[in-house]
Amino acid sequence: MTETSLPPLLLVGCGKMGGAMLAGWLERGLDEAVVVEPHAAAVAGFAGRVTRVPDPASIPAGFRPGAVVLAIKPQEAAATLPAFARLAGPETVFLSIMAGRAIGGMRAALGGEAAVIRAMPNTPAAVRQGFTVACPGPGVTAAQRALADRLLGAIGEVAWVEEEGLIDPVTAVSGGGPAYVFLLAELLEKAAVEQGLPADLARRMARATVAGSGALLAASAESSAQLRINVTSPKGTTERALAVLMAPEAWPAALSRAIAAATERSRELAG
Ligand SMILES: NC(=O)C1=CN([C@@H]2O[C@H](COP(=O)(O)OP(=O)(O)OC[C@H]3O[C@@H](n4cnc5c(N)ncnc54)[C@H](O)[C@@H]3O)[C@@H](O)[C@H]2O)C=CC1
Ligand SMILES: O=C(O)[C@@H]1CCC=N1
Repeated sequence: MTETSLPPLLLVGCGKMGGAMLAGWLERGLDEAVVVEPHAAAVAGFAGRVTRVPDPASIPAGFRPGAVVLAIKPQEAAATLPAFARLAGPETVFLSIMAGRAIGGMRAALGGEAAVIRAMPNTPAAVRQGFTVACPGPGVTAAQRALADRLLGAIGEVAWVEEEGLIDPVTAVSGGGPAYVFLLAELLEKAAVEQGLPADLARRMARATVAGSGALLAASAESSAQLRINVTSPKGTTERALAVLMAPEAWPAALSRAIAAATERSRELAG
């Protein structure tokens, strides 16, 4: 394995997020993956490129993954994790993307000594434009951390925190963030139709406006506030719209409440 190649992976759960990461890793040249996924349909899009097994007992004997990516629902962790304890060892790091599941509980379920990294990615990983924040658990070696960094870096940007509690607000902001942006596209489309635009034009406009603004944000050195100001002509149309959206009780308060609620839910999921 070279410095930049990806290690053999075991993906546990190939749903929306596990599938998005797998798509990004395959695009980046991952050449060996076993996927534990009870629903064959979830892996249909990756046929011929990965090996699917329905349960941990069916993992090919001798398969030694560099990383085991835990992408099942948090509520399934307690029942599912103990079957993977036999894979724990210096050659293997567990990378959990489950919202709320704490490192201590996962280590206990994996036999007590497993190297566990808790990470929070987001679905733009499917097009290798994700953002993941990761936190290493006790006993994670520099090599295991470097391997996780390489894996996560293959599907977007990566940041590391040493304090596990920070993953809860990260989950609220960047983990769920794409949903808020997609909601904006939905609402923009609906409002366009309300103003008399044809439905297909409204849909194209809303998608292209959100996608184009994201691309400009990514490419620009200017702050997001300055990019907003650049659109807002004095006494013009945008100013009228922003007076509605930026009223203290409107978007500023709603988004603060939304992020606080999601952060709290992430803490609750820790059990
Ligand atoms: N959807 C998202 O945008 C994000 C999700 N996450 C986390 O990723 C995890 C998965 O979320 P989603 O992909 O949205 O859910 P999902 O429901 O789409 O995927 C879960 C998958 O796990 C499979 N599964 C169920 N039991 C299993 C078992 N015992 N062994 C192996 N596979 C099993 C299911 O068939 C399903 O395909 C959750 O813990 C969530 O908190 C994290 C960041 C973002
Ligand atoms: O909604 C959830 O619980 C997961 C975590 C962040 C995005 N999806």
